[in-house]
Amino acid sequence: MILKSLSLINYKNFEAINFEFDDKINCLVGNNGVGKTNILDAIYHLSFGKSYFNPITSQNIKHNTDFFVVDGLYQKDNRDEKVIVSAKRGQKKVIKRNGKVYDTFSEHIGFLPLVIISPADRDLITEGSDTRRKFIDGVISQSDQTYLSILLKYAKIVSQRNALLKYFAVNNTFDPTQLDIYNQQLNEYGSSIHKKRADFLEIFIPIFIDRYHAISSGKEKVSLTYQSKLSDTDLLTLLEQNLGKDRMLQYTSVGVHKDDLSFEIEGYPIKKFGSQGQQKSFLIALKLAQFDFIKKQSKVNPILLLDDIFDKLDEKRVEHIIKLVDDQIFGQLFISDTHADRTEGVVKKISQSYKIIKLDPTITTQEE
Ligand SMILES: Nc1ncnc2c1ncn2[C@@H]1O[C@H](COP(=O)(O)OP(=O)(O)OP(=O)(O)O)[C@@H](O)[C@H]1O
Repeated sequence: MILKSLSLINYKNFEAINFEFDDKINCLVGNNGVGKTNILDAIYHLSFGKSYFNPITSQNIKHNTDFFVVDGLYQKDNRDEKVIVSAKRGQKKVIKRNGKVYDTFSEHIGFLPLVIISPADRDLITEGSDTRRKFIDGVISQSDQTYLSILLKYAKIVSQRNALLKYFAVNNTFDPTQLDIYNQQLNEYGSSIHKKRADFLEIFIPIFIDRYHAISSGKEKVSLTYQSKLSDTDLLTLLEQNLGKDRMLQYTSVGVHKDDLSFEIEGYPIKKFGSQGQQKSFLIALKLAQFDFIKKQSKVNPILLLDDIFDKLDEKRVEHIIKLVDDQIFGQLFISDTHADRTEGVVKKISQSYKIIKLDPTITTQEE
């Protein structure tokens, strides 16, 4: 699968701009703030219908304008596929494929497989469990069409159950039969989500460990484990056990919406005990394992976006990654860096074609 061209209208700092891409390696180079990451994010938008960096749609529209359009032309299975994401202030975002509007975004997820490696990934280590749940959910939904809709149904029941708990508390009343309907539904969807996450991690963890050792020079032992109360007890029992607590808190305190992943090095949390380099290797290994997994499941070579590539990797590791393109492990690659020479120095060493796209503030406001 290849992104052949991209055009942006009023997307972040770009007013109107077109890009033609190389089938293999595309290097976006230019000074800080010129819009390199915004271009990668536009490509991310085409795959996921949202920004990787800023979930608030209106903030992705260029200041003082009313709408944005991100338009990509792909070649997939020898067919041209035109995907357009557009948003107008105050209205719902629209995704179209070959002129047809999708009824739901989840139908589109997985159609254009993509993996992004960015400095923002550090949130996976530093932030709360929701960031790590989003990561695994994102990977699974790219290869399992039903997963996202089950997750959405589960989330809806949790919020309905929370509203009921609040109602009971405010009105000083209680009706276990009403709660029981929600418990049954949560149990059904929650068990399915738990199983899909556990099955996914069983395949994913060994790939991750292999990737970590391939990119890090150290021999340290790293681990990634799934933490879910549902691994030991079914959700119905857990909901019953936590009923008193939930009534007091007025929300559902147990379920797959509380699952987490623990990241450890030599048995200790990497957040506290991993060096900067070990943390970066850990994150890259996670993303490369994501790439391997999606490629295997979808049988399509995902697009790989490497944002600010030298932030995470020294030149030797960048070479290691770029070489994977040479070995046909990767398909199309988009790299952003501030230094044209440094990037070109690495990519010209391999036998694949590449394109250096130089950005400067003047081309953000004109047709190329
Ligand atoms: N909604 C918006 N409207 C206009 N400009 C925006 C909007 N959102 C972001 N920008 C601008 O986009 C620019 C940042 O672009 P981006 O993050 O892509 O830069 P970059 O080239 O990747 O920089 P760096 O090398 O520092 O990572 C900033 O100048 C910012 O003000």
